[in-house]
Amino acid sequence: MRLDVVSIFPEYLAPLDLSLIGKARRDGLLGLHVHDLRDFTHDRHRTVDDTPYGGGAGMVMKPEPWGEALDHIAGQGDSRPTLIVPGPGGTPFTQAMARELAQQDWLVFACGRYEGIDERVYEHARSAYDVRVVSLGDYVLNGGEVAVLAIVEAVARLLPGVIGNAASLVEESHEDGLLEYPVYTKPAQWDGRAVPDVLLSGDHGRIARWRHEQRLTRTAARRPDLLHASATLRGDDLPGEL
Ligand SMILES: Nc1cc(-c2ccc3ccn(Cc4ccc(CN5CCCCC5)cc4)c3c2)n[nH]1
Repeated sequence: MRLDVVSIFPEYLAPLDLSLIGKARRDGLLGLHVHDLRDFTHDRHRTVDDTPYGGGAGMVMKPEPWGEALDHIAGQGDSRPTLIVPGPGGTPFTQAMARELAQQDWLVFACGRYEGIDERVYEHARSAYDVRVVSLGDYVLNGGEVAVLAIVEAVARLLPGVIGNAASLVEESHEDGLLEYPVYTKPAQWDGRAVPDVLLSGDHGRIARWRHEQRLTRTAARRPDLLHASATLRGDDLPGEL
C-alpha cells in the first residue's frame, strides 16, 4: 500500500516512523510519502491561506497550492487513489471503514488547517481521486494531522504482516460489534487483587465463555448502542434479558 500525506506541518507525521508502522515501512509493506503543502506555493511568503469570501472568522486554505499538490501526487502513479480529507463534518471513521480502506492500494490524505480547505479543491480532486471526507469523532480538532495519524494506524495494522499475531485482530473491540474482554498478566496477586480464577483454570472452553460474557456485559454498560445492533445480527441473549 502506498500512502501520501499533504500537510503544512509535515513533522506532525513523524510518529509514523515509529513502532509497527515504521517497521512495516522498513519491511516494504507500506510506502509513506509526506509532502509539505508550502512546496506547492510560489510566492515569497509561501502563502497557503486567505480570508473567507462572505466573511466569517478565521482563514481558509487557498485552492491553488492544494490543486498543484494533489495533481502532482496523482501523476506519480497509474491507479486511481482514494483521497481522504479529515473534517468534523465528515463520515464517521469506523473499524468497518478501516477494513475497507485496508483493501485499497493507494491512499492520499489531505490535512486541512485554519477553517478548512476551499470547497473547489474537493470538486477538482474528484477527476483523479475517489474523495472521502472523514470525521474522527464529534469534536473539533485544529487540523487533519491527528486524524490522519489515527486513520493510518487503524488501517495499516490490518495489513498482512504488520501485526505479528493476526489472531489478536479478531476479538478486539468493534471487530465484531462487541467491546473487548478484560486482560490480565502476572503476577497472579497484585495490590491485594487476584486474577479471576477462570483464567487460571486451563479450561479453554470455560475461559472463552467467560470472555464472551465479559464482552457482552461491558458493551451493555458502555456502548448499549452497539449491543442492540449487533445482537440482532448475532442472535445473542442480552445480559439481563430472558
Ligand atoms: N473529527 C474531526 C476532524 C477535525 C478537523 C479536521 C480537519 C480540519 C481542518 C481545520 N480544522 C479545524 C476546524 C474545522 C472546522 C471548523 C468549523 N468552521 C465553522 C465555520 C465554517 C468553516 C468551518 C473550525 C475549525 C479541522 C478539524 N476535527 N474533528
